[in-house]
Amino acid sequence: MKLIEATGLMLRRGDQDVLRDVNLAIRPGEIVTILGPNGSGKSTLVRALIGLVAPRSGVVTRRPGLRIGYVPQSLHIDPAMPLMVRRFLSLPARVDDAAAEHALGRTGVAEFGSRQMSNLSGGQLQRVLLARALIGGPEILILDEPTQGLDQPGEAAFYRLLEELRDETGLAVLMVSHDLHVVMSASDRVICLNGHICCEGTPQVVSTAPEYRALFGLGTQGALALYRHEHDHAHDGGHHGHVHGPVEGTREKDTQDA
Ligand SMILES: Nc1ncnc2c1ncn2[C@@H]1O[C@H](COP(=O)(O)OP(=O)(O)OP(=O)(O)O)[C@@H](O)[C@H]1O
Repeated sequence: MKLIEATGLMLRRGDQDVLRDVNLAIRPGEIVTILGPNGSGKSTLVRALIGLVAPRSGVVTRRPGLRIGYVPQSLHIDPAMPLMVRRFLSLPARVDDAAAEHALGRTGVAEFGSRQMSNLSGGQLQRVLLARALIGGPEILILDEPTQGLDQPGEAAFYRLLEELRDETGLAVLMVSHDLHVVMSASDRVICLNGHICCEGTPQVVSTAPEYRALFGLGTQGALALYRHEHDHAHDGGHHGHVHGPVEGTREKDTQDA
């Protein structure tokens, strides 16, 4: 049984093809991570799966009535606008106290209800956003770079929490990340995206795949590989042994060694 499935997804933003021929499916209880360099289309793919952007062609199928909990990449809260955590949980739909307390407790921020959103640290904010996404009992959690800005222990703790939630409730988790180390260990399946799916499989399989190494290679070559993605594999379109330039609009960034 598939919760969400994308078939032959093509998507344009502005004047560029951001996603080409993307096929994927998410099943109950899976933890799936989409990895890829800046501008590779990760957020766009997630937004298409949720239905926030329409594909140019291809189909996204969500199981009818599917309950999705979405944690966005970032949330800017104007410090001039006071907003308590408890009130934030009731936006846009009112949430009763028991559900709010349960969700905050489950994500380790039980005592944060009366704190101001704009005063939270990055890790605390992520836990509050996760609490909000858990309200309503989602069957799938979709998180766009949920641990951006967290240190590695904070990141590892966040992924452990996601695993616990999956084990307790059987929900599926689909997340986007740049981080290679923690994500690889916390995922059942990893999808490497660079406009198209370059490779996918268990972390063990993907970490040894030439396509993964080309994207996130070893040592200083890794940084370069993010911008010169050498293909030695075939896709359905039959491309062989050619070199992709960076996805248009890609920004330079520091990258970690794989
Ligand atoms: N609303 C938009 N209008 C035009 N182009 C867009 C829009 N949103 C995204 N893009 C472009 O689509 C490409 C993919 O962007 P996307 O945000 O999906 O990448 P990403 O892999 O999530 O990147 P990052 O790791 O930097 O968050 C980029 O080149 C970006 O400039």
